[in-house]
Amino acid sequence: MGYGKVNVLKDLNLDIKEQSTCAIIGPSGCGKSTLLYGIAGIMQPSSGQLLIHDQPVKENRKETGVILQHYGLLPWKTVWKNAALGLKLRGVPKQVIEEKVSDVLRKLHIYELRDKYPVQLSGGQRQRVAVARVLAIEPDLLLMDEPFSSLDAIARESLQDLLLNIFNNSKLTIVFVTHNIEEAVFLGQKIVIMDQGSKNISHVLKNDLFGDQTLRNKPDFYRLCTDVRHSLQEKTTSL
Ligand SMILES: Nc1ncnc2c1ncn2[C@@H]1O[C@H](COP(=O)(O)OP(=O)(O)OP(=O)(O)O)[C@@H](O)[C@H]1O
Repeated sequence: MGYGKVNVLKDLNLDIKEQSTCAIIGPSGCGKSTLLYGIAGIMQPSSGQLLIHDQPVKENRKETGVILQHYGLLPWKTVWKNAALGLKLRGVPKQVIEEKVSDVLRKLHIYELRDKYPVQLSGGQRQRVAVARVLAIEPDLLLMDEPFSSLDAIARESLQDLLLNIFNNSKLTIVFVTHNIEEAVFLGQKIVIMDQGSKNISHVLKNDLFGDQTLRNKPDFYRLCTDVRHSLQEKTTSL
């Protein structure tokens, strides 16, 4: 998969289990977003196949929810209207939209912000609106490209907690790209480490610690972070 004649990913083989989470981490420019675009159906592989439920991925798969790097909120629409957008585009009846949007805004603790515009919100609140918009469509697959990268450490951890909570309470598969090792270890049941040189995956770690809301307070968490760091450094220093 790549751009024009330039291949960014080559001979890549990855299996993601339904109702699991998968973190994709690697150096800048190694092709993490490209892989996510492929899973979203935004880009097509030049050879090989990308399958969801054994079907080739299509761009308009309506059960896939995508949050790209800059949230994609419409500045001229309120929180409510932004959150309702995905449902509206799918032609969902007004009454159902009312119910689903209220429900998801409450779940994400932003119901009281429903009449505000994106410019009036903090980064963390904006990100919650982006998450609300995607969750409102009840996706079976949630794809996120560096979802919390612009947030400070506290807001980031609070959204990570929220996402873990959402995952634990819904039948959802989550695949996300991150630069942050702690985020990959806290939220990734599978941690995929990509490498620029080979245009491929260098390591896949199974995260047995996944799912524990108190994980950040435990030494094992930092041990796994160190393992991920070593795997990343191994490739960088061998270049
Ligand atoms: N539209 C494009 N046209 C041509 N090349 C592109 C395009 N988008 C990305 N690339 C190239 O493809 C490679 C992979 O890009 P990609 O955005 O997937 O990397 P990434 O790992 O997500 O990077 P980052 O961590 O910096 O976001 C890079 O070398 C990049 O320059």
